[in-house]
Order: sequence, then C-alpha cells, then structure tokens
Amino acid sequence: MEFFPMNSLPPDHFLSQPRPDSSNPIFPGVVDTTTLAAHDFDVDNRSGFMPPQEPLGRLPAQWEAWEEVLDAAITDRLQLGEKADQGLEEREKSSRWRSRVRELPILPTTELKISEVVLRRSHIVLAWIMHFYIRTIPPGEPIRIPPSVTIPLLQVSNHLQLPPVLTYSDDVLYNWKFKSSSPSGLGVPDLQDLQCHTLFTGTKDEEEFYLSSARIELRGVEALSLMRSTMDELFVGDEIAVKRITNYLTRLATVINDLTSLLMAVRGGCDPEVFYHEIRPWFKGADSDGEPWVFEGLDREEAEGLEIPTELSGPSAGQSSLIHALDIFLGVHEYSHSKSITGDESSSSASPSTSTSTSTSSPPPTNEKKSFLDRMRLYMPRHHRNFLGHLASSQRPLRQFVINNAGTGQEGSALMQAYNRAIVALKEFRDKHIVIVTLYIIGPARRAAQGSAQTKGREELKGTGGTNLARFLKDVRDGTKDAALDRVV
Ligand code: HEM
Repeated sequence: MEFFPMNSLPPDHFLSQPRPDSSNPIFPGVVDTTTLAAHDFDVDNRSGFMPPQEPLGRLPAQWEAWEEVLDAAITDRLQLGEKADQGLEEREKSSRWRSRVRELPILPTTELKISEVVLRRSHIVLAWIMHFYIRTIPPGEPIRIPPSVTIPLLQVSNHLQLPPVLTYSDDVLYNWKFKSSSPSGLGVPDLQDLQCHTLFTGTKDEEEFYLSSARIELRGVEALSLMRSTMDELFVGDEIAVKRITNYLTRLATVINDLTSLLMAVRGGCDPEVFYHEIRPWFKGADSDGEPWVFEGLDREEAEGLEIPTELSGPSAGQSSLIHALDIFLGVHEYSHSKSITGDESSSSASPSTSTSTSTSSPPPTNEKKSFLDRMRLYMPRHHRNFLGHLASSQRPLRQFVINNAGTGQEGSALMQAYNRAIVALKEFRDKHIVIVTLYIIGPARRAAQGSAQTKGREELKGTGGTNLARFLKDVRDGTKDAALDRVV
C-alpha cells in the first residue's frame, strides 16, 4: 500500500472524503489508496449508485424518538394541509402531531457520525419528518420548522454535504428493501424484488413512482460497465480500440432504450391524478411554492456553525447520477447542462452549439449562473458527485476520440454512427420523459385549473426541483440532440 501525506490534498478532493462506511479502517493522517476504484466513489459493480445491501431501516435506540414520530405520521395517515376537503378532526390530528415534533428534545448527532449508513438513515428520517411537518400546515400559515428538527437535520446534512431537504437519495437510492425474504443471487438488488421502505401516502402509486427510478438505476449498472470498458479502450486508442468502442456504444444505446422502457412502465402502477394531487405535494421544495421556510433555533448554542440553508429544491430524478454520468461520458453535458438552462424564468433555449459539424464546437456560454442540472449535483451523495467530477476530468474524452477518428475510413464512420445512436437513444429517453411529465403534471394541472373557480398561478407548473418545467425539459432534450455529430437526429 502506498501512502501520500493527507495535507497535500485539498479538502474537497475525493481522496479526502471519508470512506462510504467508516467502519473500514482509516489510518490517521494518510490517504487511503487501498482500492482506488469505483468503491471509493461508492459505486458498486453490481448495483451502481444503489447500495448492494439493503439500506439501514431503523436508527439505533438513542434516536428512536425520531423514528417513532415518523412512524406516527405514517400510521396516522396525516393529510396534506392544502387539502380543502379535510375535516376538523384531520386538521387537529396533524396539529397534535406537529406539536409532538416541536416538543421533541434536540437529540445530539455526534455519535451518528460513526457510520455513513447511520448518517444516511438520519437524513432520511429527519427530512421525511420535515416534509410531513411543512406540508401538513394549512395554506397561508407561516412555515416555521422547529429546532428539534432543524438543528440535527442541518448537522447531519453538513456532515453528509447534502442540503437539509428530501433528496433523490432519500426517496430512491436508500429507500428500499427486498420484497422476498430470501433475495436472489448474492443478495444484490434485483429489478423486480424491491419494495419501498418509507412512503408519505402508503399508496402503491407512490411506491411505483420511486421504484421506477430505482429500476432505472439498476438497469444502468450495465451502462456503467460499458463506460468503464470504453475508458480502458480510450487509453489504448488503437484500431482495435475503435472497433471495441463501436461495439460498446452500440450496446450502450440498447441499455438506454431499456431505461426508456422502464421509465414508461411507471404508467402501469402510478396513476397520474393520484400522483399529482396526493403524492407530489408532499415532497415539493421551498422553491416550488411562495411561502418561505423558516429554520428556527439557529441562534442557539447547539446550532454553532450552522447557517441558514439556501439549497432547498425538492427531490427530482434530475439528481440521478446515472443520467448525469451518461451525459458526461457522451460529452452531451456541454449541451444539456448549458449554463443558460437554469430551469427558472431566465432559462433560454440557447445551447452551446447547434452545429452538426464533426470538428467544431462553440465555446461554452459565459452566463455565470449554474445550470439546473449542475446545481442538482449538490443534492447527490458526495461520493457520487466526486465520481462525476472524476468522469468529467477524463484526459481522453470519448467525444474527442470519435471526432478525431471520424474521418479515418469505414471504421471511424461506424464509430461515429454508434456514438450518434447512443445520443439519439438519450434524446429519445428525454422525449419520452416529456411525455411522462405531460401525463403526470401538465395534464392534471390543466384539468385542476379548469375545474377550479380560482385561477391557478404559474407556479402550478413548476417542477419538484422548482424548474419552469416544460421549457426546461425541452431545452435539455434539444441540447442532447445538438450534441450529435451527424444529421441523424
Ligand atoms: C412520473 C414520473 C416522473 C415525473 C412526473 C417526472 C418529473 C420531472 C420533472 C418535473 C422534472 C423537471 C425538474 C424538476 O423541477 O424537478 C424532471 C427532471 C428530470 N427527470 Fe423526471 N420525472 C419522472 C420520472 C423520472 C424517472 C423515472 C427518471 C429516471 C431516473 C427521470 C429523470 C429525470 C431527469 C434526468 C431529469 C432532469 C432533466 C433531464 O436530464 O432531462 N424522471 N422530472
């Protein structure tokens, strides 16, 4: 084993991060290079960005009070505060539950840091409690989150380098258990053998919504493996490498097509009206509605070092590292993550280049604001974020290799076609995703507006992550199309 002095690395370097589970031995003061492989990025050969083992389902006894209060919200079937047709009894039940949360002691978090999996479960439990708390408040009342939630949630979030809000990792990556008591094979999750651990509504629809993303993550394991093999070949870069990469890209297009089929399969188990009216409001972030979130208790002694959070977008599969990895690997991110695609009102459809030439690419836009998708990286587990950074810093980018070889005869041309096929597959995934968003959000929102005497505001059509969604999704899709190197899209 080779040792490098720890102080020679910046604190945000991936080698400076704690290992995914600190029950692994760490030698103080030295960088752990025992497995400079996917493991350090918490990406598993068998389960990709999902953990290979069932995530922790309950915190140790010391934090049982949090688990109990979450259990109570679920078993009491608390109703959304915005639901106009609920009776006084329902409102009082929610109000009693919120008082119970308010009266919880501020539990210390220092000992949670013994293990990454315990920290993850803490983030899930506290974020879920916070969303139950906020979303049961009747409309018009101020949103004031009590110190019993804000202080531990901010402490845990700081440690995990995550925003203090429900993320895709909380409701998809780490929110599953096996359906069967004796899971198949080595106990690695199987596409059909999953169920969710925690749900707001207890409905099959909500479960299917999360599981459709989980299944996409698992099918994506083959995509990650093809990326790895391609990168090995890019290192060699000879004629055989061109042939092999052509083959890998052809297979990658097939995997992406499967992701699209899995995406469309959400319709089998999740009803659009149930999704729009019953499920989605629970996990909306602070930027999806007008009412500001007040984090109480940050002036207290226990809150030392904590700051008022600014990143409070709701969970979105825009936080899926798999889709980001595909974008980066294919070189599409320069287009689909263009800084002009911010997801807000200022979003413009301009992408860096609409050129179809194989040799030219316009310089990236100069707008300083982060694109929505780049901002979503802040909501990913930090090891996955580092993985994407590592992928993006590759010295031998695939796209450049394809461009360099495009003019070198039949094999170069076959390579370019295979590359374009993978991009077309990703563009078609985004086409179909727009169909899904129309079915699940735009359609029900329109119907709700027609059926209501009230005129619904523009925020109705904001994404969970707060985007001006129709425009944003089309911009990302068009950016993907623009990344193709030939007129095949
Ligand atoms: C009923 C199912 C779904 C709905 C209603 C839905 C809705 C949305 C919305 C509204 C956005 C805009 C960003 C925001 O503000 O949140 C978004 C973005 C996104 N969603 Fe979904 N989504 C669904 C399923 C999925 C699934 C299963 C995946 C795959 C893992 C996925 C991947 C993405 C990605 C990657 C983005 C970022 C935009 C892009 O890269 O094209 N979505 N989704």
